[in-house]
Amino acid sequence: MFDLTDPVFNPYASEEITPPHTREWAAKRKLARVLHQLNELAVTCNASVEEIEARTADLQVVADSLATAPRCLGTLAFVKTGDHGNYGQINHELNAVGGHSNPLAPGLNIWLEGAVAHGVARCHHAYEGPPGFVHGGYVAAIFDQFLGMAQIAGGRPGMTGSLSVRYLRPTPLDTDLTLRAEMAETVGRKTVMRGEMLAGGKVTATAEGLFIEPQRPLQTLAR
Ligand SMILES: CCCCCCCCCCCCCCCC(=O)SCCNC(=O)CCNC(=O)[C@H](O)C(C)(C)COP(=O)(O)OP(=O)(O)OC[C@H]1O[C@@H](n2cnc3c(N)ncnc32)[C@H](O)[C@@H]1OP(=O)(O)O
Repeated sequence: MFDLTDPVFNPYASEEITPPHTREWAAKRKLARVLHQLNELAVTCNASVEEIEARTADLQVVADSLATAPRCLGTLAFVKTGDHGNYGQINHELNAVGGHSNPLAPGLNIWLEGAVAHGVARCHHAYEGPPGFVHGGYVAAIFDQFLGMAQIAGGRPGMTGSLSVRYLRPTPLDTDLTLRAEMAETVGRKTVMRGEMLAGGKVTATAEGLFIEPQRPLQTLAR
């Protein structure tokens, strides 16, 4: 069972973003921040073609250099080395939606207070769908991750079986989005979570997710 009160195992115990637990993750968070900024600049900058070509060549040198280093393909590969932390810590860094060391992650901070999950997300212009607003697929991805973490408090964490999002009004870019979720129902291996997303105090979307504990418990991933 996950010990949700253990800040070492559970990096989601506090509203504060848990600091990186090693120098490696501190360095990777810095790398991710630069790349996250570059993602935004790639879709917003209006520099000259010459400037863009020159900077792209610079970046290619950096990418080619990093590509020569050893690699771990996926969170479990990092867990297995024994040198990078436990699964909870590594997921906290690498997760596709909320990972602090993942430049693709829009920026989602989650904390759990008992059975209630809280969160703050913020999407820059690389996540644009309708003009000026967040792409609906990213709204769904944020809910998937957010409800998925919230259901851990139920003690039988599962994978998303289904996710339904109701888009009530467009979700703005570059705005703090607050999230809240609670368990609605749990029957055997199935847990239903419900949550909402707000911008400026107004609900922009609600979601319901069904999470199913697989035959082989997810907890075994953490060991
Ligand atoms: C604290 C720090 C620690 C960190 C540590 C974190 C650890 C963990 C956190 C996880 C946080 C995840 C946050 C991201 C969430 C994703 O993004 S997960 C990725 C997206 N989801 C997937 O890829 C899931 C793919 N599907 C599967 O693997 C399997 O179909 C499932 C969902 C595990 C179910 O497989 P199964 O266990 O073999 O299920 P099965 O026995 O056939 O059915 C069980 C029951 O569920 C029903 N069911 C099965 N599938 C479905 C479905 N899709 N829809 C509706 N009902 C279904 C069945 O009808 C059955 O119902 P009953 O007959 O019991 O009434």
